[in-house]
Amino acid sequence: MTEMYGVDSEVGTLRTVMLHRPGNELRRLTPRNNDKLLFDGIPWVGRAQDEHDAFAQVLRDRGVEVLYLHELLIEALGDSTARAQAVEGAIADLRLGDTLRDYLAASLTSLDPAELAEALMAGVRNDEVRAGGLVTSLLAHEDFLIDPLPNLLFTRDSSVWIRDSVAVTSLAMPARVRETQLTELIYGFHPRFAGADKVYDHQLEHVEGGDVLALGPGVLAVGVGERTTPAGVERLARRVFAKGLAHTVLAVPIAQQRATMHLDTVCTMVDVDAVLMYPNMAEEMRALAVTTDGDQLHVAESEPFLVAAAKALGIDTLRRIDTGLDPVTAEREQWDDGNNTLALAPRVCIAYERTVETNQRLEESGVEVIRISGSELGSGRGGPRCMSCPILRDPA
Ligand SMILES: NC(=[NH2+])NCCC[C@H](N)C(=O)O
Repeated sequence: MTEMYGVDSEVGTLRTVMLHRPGNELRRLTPRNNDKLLFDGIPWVGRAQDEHDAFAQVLRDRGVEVLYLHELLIEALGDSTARAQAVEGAIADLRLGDTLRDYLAASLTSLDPAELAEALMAGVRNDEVRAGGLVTSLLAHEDFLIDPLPNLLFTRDSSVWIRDSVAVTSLAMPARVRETQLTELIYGFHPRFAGADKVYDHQLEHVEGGDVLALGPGVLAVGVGERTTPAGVERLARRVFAKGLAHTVLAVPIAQQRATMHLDTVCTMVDVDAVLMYPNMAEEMRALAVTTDGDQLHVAESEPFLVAAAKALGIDTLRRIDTGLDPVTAEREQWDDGNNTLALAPRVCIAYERTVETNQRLEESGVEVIRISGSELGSGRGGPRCMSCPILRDPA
């Protein structure tokens, strides 16, 4: 049987990827809620969709199968147990109270899979229901009873494949917590993933996919900071070791800032032995190598990241390519996701066109750069890597 899923590096030829085409959930963003919903601006939705379609087309043109999260979700919701689980998850919020919860349970249960998927993604606003009762009267018109999920766009974060097992992640920010209820439904109920092994779930300690880099077979680097907690990386290490999915997990502390919320905002792989890095942080980046004897976890002394990574991979050095040229350009291009490239194969990657200097540097280092426009997509602070969840890659 040909393989349907499996990812053991960042750079092996990409075969299948899951994307999410931005939809009505983005139309929920206003200047009053965008900060809470983790967007730095109010995107022009139609243009964001055009940009996203162009991104998907680049992938298809290179022979990559593109799966859409919303289509997988609708198909998964064809199962009645999945629908019941979806409704239960959506109305669990303690802000609702019994009257509203009962009302929403009944109305969501009456929806068909496509309508239910839409409610789960775009949310439900107080003025869109006629529930009656105390809570709905006291809430503002524009309050959400079910929050919209504009960050679904960043499919990298809500699940990650580690070899042939899938980790449904556990997102730290309140605005994103419910996303993994949806990926849990997809991997739990979609026939395509029926045989897939699950290595993590959304009720465990926080781990976000943007922090998880498969540096090479058996070696994961996991950013620890705003999103993946120390306890999260420890739990993930235990789980991947128990299943024999990795022999080393490098825990990489990263600065707690908006611009560097995930490890993939400061470093991504572009070849089996080359990494694109944010120079303003590269020198100070260190890693703790975690291994196991089959029973206990062993944690090594902290070392410079590139040294620890090369050791774990069993190679002499990891080549470093820097974002930008001078510190200011680097800072600007890092903010614009210059680091957040998606490798389609060794030395071939997709990047935003606006990160001009970084793209030039990649080309000078022998990496082919396929440029896409992201003026609207970028307002959510995520680039090509964040917007993609690789499901199948060839061994690098
Ligand atoms: N893997 C990533 N770098 N994802 C970027 C996620 C951006 C999103 N707005 C957030 O703040 O969560």
